[in-house]
Amino acid sequence: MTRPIILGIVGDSAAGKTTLTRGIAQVLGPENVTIICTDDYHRYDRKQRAEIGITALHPDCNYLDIMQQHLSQLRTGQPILKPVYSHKTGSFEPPIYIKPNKFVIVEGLLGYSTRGARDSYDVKVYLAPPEPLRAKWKVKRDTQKRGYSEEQVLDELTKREPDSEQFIRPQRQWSDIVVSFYPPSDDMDESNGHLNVRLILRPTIPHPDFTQIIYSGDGANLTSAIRLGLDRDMGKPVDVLEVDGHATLEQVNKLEHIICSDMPYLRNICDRESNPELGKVAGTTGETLQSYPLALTQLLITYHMLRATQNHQLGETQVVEQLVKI
Ligand SMILES: Nc1ncnc2c1ncn2[C@@H]1O[C@H](COP(=O)(O)OP(=O)(O)OP(=O)(O)O)[C@@H](O)[C@H]1O
Ligand SMILES: O=C(CO)[C@H](O)[C@H](O)COP(=O)(O)O
Repeated sequence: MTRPIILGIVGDSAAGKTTLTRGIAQVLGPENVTIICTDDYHRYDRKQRAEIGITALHPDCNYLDIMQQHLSQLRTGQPILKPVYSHKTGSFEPPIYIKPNKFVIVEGLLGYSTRGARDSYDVKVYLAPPEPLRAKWKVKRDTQKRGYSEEQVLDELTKREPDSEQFIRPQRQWSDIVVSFYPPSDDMDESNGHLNVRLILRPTIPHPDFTQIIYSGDGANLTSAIRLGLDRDMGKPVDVLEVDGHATLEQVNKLEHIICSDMPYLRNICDRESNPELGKVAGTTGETLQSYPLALTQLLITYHMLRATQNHQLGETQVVEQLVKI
């Protein structure tokens, strides 16, 4: 029996989880995707958190056991009755019935904090923008969308820092891909369309073979707008792929070709003329974001979702073949 393929997107508040989730859902086809935001599993509403003096980042502030139960149910294709937390009002609303589609994207603060939850994902992504950029994004989003003043957001960020350090950032170690959008060093005051991306690729899942870009004759790898290298992340060896916001269409096309060539469904998506939406996505404050680094990130993650689908289907076929033999 087929089951949904589950993608995790974890990171601190305003790290860009919802924005990336929307972009990937667009590529996979919104009708094929169920999106779960784990903020809905908060144990206390905004007023209660303030009274108790606990932040939303603390595991005790969330029903992680129920979140984990729901993840297991979704993984086997079963429906869930999901709680609903409204960021508009800071309180809970009636739960909703959710039946998973072909793909499920689970995005939130503490998605990898328990072993059981981690075991539920097929692909795990962690978002890690530089802290000053995240703070800037959080101030803008929370003042425009969640009814906070700038002062309140900055105060909240300070209060949350110990929990960010203790509970959120360590989850990076469990991810297959760490995504960091960052402003070019000579332009800290970034303009949204021109952020670079640094993709840390762990060998926990097989990535497309990007080594060909080093030998593609684009000039020295270090000075190119697209760079591939080896590094360590949290003590473990990783590949690092960096794409600058000012990379040309020709340079980006080469990378996209590597990602798309062995995935038939992706080939149609990679064709920019028939898919002008690639790399374009609505941020949570209503602005339209479009960038090649974002497009590549969306494509790479989609590639892994489709690969996981293929692997799962192959596994199912093998099980059926074994049963037929018996
Ligand atoms: N790749 C990006 N490029 C430019 N701006 C971005 C990007 N990702 C996010 N942002 C900006 O950051 C804001 C916050 O992002 P988003 O709402 O996606 O974060 P989040 O991780 O889902 O936050 P939370 O967990 O608090 O709900 C967006 O409204 C957008 O303005
Ligand atoms: O860290 C967050 C993730 O979105 C939020 O601040 C948390 O979910 C609480 O929401 P709100 O601030 O709207 O009460």
